[in-house]
Amino acid sequence: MLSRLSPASIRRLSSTAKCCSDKNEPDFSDPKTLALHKMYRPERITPSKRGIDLLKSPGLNKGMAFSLHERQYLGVHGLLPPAFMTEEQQAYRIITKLRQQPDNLAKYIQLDSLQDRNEKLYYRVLCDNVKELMPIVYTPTVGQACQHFGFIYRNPKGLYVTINDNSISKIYQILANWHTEDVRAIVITDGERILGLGDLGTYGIGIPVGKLSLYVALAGIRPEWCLPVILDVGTDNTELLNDPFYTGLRRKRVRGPEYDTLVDNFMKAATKRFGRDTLIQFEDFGNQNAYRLLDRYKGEYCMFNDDIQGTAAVVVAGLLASTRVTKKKLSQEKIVFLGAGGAATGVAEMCVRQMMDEGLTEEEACGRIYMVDIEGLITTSRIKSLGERHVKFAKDLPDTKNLLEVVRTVKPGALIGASTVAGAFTEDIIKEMAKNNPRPIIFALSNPTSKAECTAETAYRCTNGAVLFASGSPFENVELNGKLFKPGQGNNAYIFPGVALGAVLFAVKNIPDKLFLLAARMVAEAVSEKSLNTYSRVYPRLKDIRELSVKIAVEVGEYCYRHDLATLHPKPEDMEMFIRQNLYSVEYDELINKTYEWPAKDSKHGFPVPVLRRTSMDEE
Ligand SMILES: NC(=O)C1=CN([C@@H]2O[C@H](COP(=O)(O)OP(=O)(O)OC[C@H]3O[C@@H](n4cnc5c(N)ncnc54)[C@H](OP(=O)(O)O)[C@@H]3O)[C@@H](O)[C@H]2O)C=CC1
Ligand SMILES: CC(=O)C(=O)O
Ligand SMILES: [Mg+2]
Repeated sequence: MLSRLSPASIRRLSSTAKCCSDKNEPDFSDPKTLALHKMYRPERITPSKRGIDLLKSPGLNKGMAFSLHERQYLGVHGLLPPAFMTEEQQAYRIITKLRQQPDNLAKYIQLDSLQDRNEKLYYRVLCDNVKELMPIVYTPTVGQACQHFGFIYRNPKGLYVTINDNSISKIYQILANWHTEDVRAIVITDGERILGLGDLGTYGIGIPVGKLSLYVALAGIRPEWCLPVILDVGTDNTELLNDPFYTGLRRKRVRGPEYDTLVDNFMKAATKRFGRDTLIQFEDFGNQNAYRLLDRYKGEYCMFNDDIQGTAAVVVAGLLASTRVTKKKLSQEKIVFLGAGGAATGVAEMCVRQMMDEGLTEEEACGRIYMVDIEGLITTSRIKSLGERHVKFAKDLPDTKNLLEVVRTVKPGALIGASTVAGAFTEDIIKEMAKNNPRPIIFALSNPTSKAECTAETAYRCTNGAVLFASGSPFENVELNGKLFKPGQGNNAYIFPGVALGAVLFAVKNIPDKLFLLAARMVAEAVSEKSLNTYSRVYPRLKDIRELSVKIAVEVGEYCYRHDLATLHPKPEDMEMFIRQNLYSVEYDELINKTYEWPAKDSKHGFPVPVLRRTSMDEE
């Protein structure tokens, strides 16, 4: 266990201990105590920063919410306007200003600079307005922000590791330059497939930043534990190579052994620096690397590929919820996928697992799944050119690139798009789906909105409201024949925050595929009857994700303890309470006058809980 902590963490933990009361002080020579302390240390004790440095520290700054006592004690008195504001007032001021912005990109920029200035307030505003602001910090606006990144870049929010840094020691040094030592979750991309927008090189850094904002807002993971990383191996996007504001290396993408060594070196350096249990989420890697890297690392590291596994889980969740309306099991449906990349293949494979759990053989389950890629339907005549993952889905049918023809021949109950081809689900195709099914299932998963295979409005109109529709990016509600439809957002954001919360809190060794299937079932169960029957929405409300994440994290923890994958010991007696006690709070911390009182080791929940106690210096 001790080896999971970096030398820096151990040093810091020991020094934290010294500045605290020595009453009941834990025995840091015991590795388990040390690990528990890592988990339970108080968020902040009196900060080392003062004055203007404090105001420029986003993790500590409260702006005009600093009390008079804090202002005086921390050397910011006179540096701020003399009035005081509560956090609520500040949040109101921010959201009011945001709503006055002329467009979504302007809102993104305003929120981005708030995050640079005052992290708590940023998350407060985001958590209070999840439905309104998720489309800004996440898809679709984050895609637009990545495309314009050269113009809107202000402050670094993550680390850049380039192909020129290709050794463990150089990468370790870069990681050591990051301002926090206790990193527990990394989201990494190489920028090759940013949403459905293609190769955006280092402009893709917006994606790890956005995903990690959702770690905090949707799962309560502490922001100081989160690190966004971009691997810069060049870009094949000639427009970017000619863009005077491009922020990355001006060279074609490196591929092959040199690329693989960089990723290997990163994995080794990151786990050496931050601990073996550091979670590493792979995001928006290109088709030729996504599965390959997942297969290589999933048994060895605490990692997952969100586009493959997170997407698989959220789509299976939507399909399972839909079965409550169609009254058919998933194993009774035929499913056509447009797109056969990481996302579609991940979903197809998880559908097979679910169908097998429902009693089909693998062959029977694969037989119910039809995949269409850029070359058309995956058929037996193409077997020689297919990757091993696709062979099992090849059908003995005539070759065709015509999706309408595929839908006419197969008569699927579900049509799922992860192709990046906007409008590929034409009105004819949607009507054909409605002809064959009383309640057709149509998921247009491609992001951002401009890449969706069809709009919500087209789907409802062409099926006369019968469709069970979901999309990767949000669509407005649709009113048809006096009925209100609320399309669900079939996005991996229902899955990755909860899985990540469980992985970091229980310090898991690796994340088996089965966990994603369990998460899918939990999301499906969380869809209310009202959602399904009144609004035809096959996902829970976005504002329910935070609660869902806690439940998913409990499941992750229970599974990992059962399979000896959790390294936090002893196992907390009350898993849910343990998780809730470790959630990030969007309320400002008191920055002064806290001393640390060590609790009795045999406290009620089987682990020490820090108690923050006021001192005589407190103002009332
Ligand atoms: N809603 C969500 O939660 C998620 C949505 N997505 C979205 O899904 C999309 C795809 O992602 P991902 O699978 O990772 O990307 P990939 O690049 O791995 O796959 C894209 C797939 O689409 C196929 N394709 C491209 N053009 C056509 C066409 N004209 N006709 C048929 N098929 C075509 C490609 O075919 P070929 O293999 O022959 O090149 C490939 O199989 C993106 O827009 C992404 O944003 C991804 C993850 C999560
Ligand atoms: C949602 C997501 O992960 C994607 O579109 O890539
Ligand atoms: Mg993605």
